[in-house]
Amino acid sequence: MAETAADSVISKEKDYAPASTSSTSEEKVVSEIDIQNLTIDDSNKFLDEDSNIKIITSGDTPYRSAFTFEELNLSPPLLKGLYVEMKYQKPSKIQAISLPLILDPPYLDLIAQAHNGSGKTACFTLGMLSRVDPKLKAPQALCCCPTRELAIQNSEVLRKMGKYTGITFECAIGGDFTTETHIKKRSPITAQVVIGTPGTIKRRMTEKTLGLSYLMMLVFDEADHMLAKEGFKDDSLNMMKHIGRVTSHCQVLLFSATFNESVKKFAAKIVKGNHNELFVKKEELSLESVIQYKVDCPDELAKVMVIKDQILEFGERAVFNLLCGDMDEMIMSKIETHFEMKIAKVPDWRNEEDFKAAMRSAGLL
Ligand SMILES: Nc1ncnc2c1ncn2[C@@H]1O[C@H](COP(=O)(O)OP(=O)(O)OP(=O)(O)O)[C@@H](O)[C@H]1O
Repeated sequence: MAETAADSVISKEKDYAPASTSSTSEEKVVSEIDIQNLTIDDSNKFLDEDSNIKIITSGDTPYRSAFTFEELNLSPPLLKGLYVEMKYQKPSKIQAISLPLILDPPYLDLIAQAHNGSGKTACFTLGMLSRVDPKLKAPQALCCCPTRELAIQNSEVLRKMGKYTGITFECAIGGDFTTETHIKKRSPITAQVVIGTPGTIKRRMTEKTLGLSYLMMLVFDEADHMLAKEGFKDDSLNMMKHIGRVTSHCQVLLFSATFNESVKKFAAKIVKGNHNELFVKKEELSLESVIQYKVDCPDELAKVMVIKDQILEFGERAVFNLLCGDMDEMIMSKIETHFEMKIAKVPDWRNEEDFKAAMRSAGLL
């Protein structure tokens, strides 16, 4: 989420309410979109005037929305994971639109943009869990994330959602700072879903310890970072090249909250010609289960206080990486003393050595 030092947006989960219920928060602006009435025009491109959801389907994609998870033909163990572990009742709007595009043959590539908190993670996690064959003990789905934190977070969602499916996963993030995410560097990955960061995934591909023969789905989360020149464009292309050499049947899913024009053009180039696209205007498709508040914070200290008092107050287990490259040392130490918390200062948080050193110095590693 793009944030300035002065703004902080807090998302807080509440019990999921069906999409048709009205907003419970004054701050929340949810415009109701009647997906059922969306129609497809001759050119397979349509934009609902009110909703600003733009869906471009390829010629052979019949457009449909799923209003229940049952309509998606998910396996009973997967449905159990959704209802019992995730406590979801029905697909969010982005899920209702994108899941049929992902799960229906001929499994076309998809570029999907929807804002943070709209339920994108569940879209591709469900996609991976649904398409993987639990009997085939080999990597079948790969999810690339720009940061370790995101890879760990996505693995946790997959673990919970897939709890009853028996589908195995591995978090390939390099390093070994937690036992859960430890990678056996030399032994081939046998997990059916692999979620990781570009450096490690690329290394595993080059080492040939990540088999690609059965790969049927490649997901780029935060695809804008994954494809940006100043992000992981080269790594992403390299990974796609590796995969392209082994299989031509790998469905590519690009999910992001933002796509700037050049990344969007590049994304359209790297997916196969016949693909689907889904773009949602920023304010649309809010999940009813997430309330967003915007809090004006005059300075860094105020921001931390908001996090401490407003978020930790809810008693949720949360890990904060304060990416405070510019934060004044004195303010940092004041915050540490005042709140009895450890802050890791990471000069370049994508750099493994910097990250480890900062974690070590904060006593977190
Ligand atoms: N169908 C659903 N019913 C209820 N809650 C849901 C549903 N789908 C997702 N959620 C919950 O809503 C929250 C936001 O979902 P998710 O993380 O998938 O959104 P996102 O678009 O990936 O956000 P971000 O871009 O910030 O990662 C999560 O707590 C998730 O568990």
